[in-house]
Amino acid sequence: MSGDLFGAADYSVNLLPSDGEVNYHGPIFGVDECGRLFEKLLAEVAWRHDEAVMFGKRIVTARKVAWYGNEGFKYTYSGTTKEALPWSDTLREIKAKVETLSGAKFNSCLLNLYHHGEEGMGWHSDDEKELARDAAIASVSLGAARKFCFKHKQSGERVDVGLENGSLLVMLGATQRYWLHRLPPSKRVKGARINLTFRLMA
Ligand SMILES: O=C(O)CCC(=O)C(=O)O
Ligand SMILES: [Fe+2]
Repeated sequence: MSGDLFGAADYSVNLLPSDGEVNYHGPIFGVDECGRLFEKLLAEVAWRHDEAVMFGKRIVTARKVAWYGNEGFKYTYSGTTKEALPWSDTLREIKAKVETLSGAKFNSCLLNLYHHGEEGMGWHSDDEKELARDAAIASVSLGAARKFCFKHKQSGERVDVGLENGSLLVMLGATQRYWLHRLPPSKRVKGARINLTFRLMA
């Protein structure tokens, strides 16, 4: 549970049975607010196609990404290095709300733009060496609702959750060490989705 006795209603439950904690808070922004934030981010963010090295080959993803942070943090994953851009007012506003609700502090944010349901993200955990060990990662979703999946690295146990427009999901503690996650592609989802993952660089 997060939130305080006298604050706005905010409930969350741990979705994982063991070896970590994933709290789904549901929508934290109203529908109109979601539309406003989606349009602002779509227009303002420095979206770029992502590059990754897979099996020794450089590939360019259909999904677009952007990386923001407190300082010019360098972040290396999948064989490419990115330097953080300074926060915009829109990102600061979202970050402040996420910090209040999660009770955690963040110094960087990776944004993903999925143009439609057929763009997704494969199994991975966010355990790069630049990230503070076991720090919270807060994921905000805007736009089309999508399914999000967890899989335990040893047992293969699966947990799925639907990520609604305007929702907040927080991954805590040992989650990245024991669980993989992915955003599966879906032919049924036609709309675009923006995802923001707030992180703490060590
Ligand atoms: O789009 C999502 O919900 C997941 C993004 C993700 O896992 C990541 O950026 O590491
Ligand atoms: Fe991730």
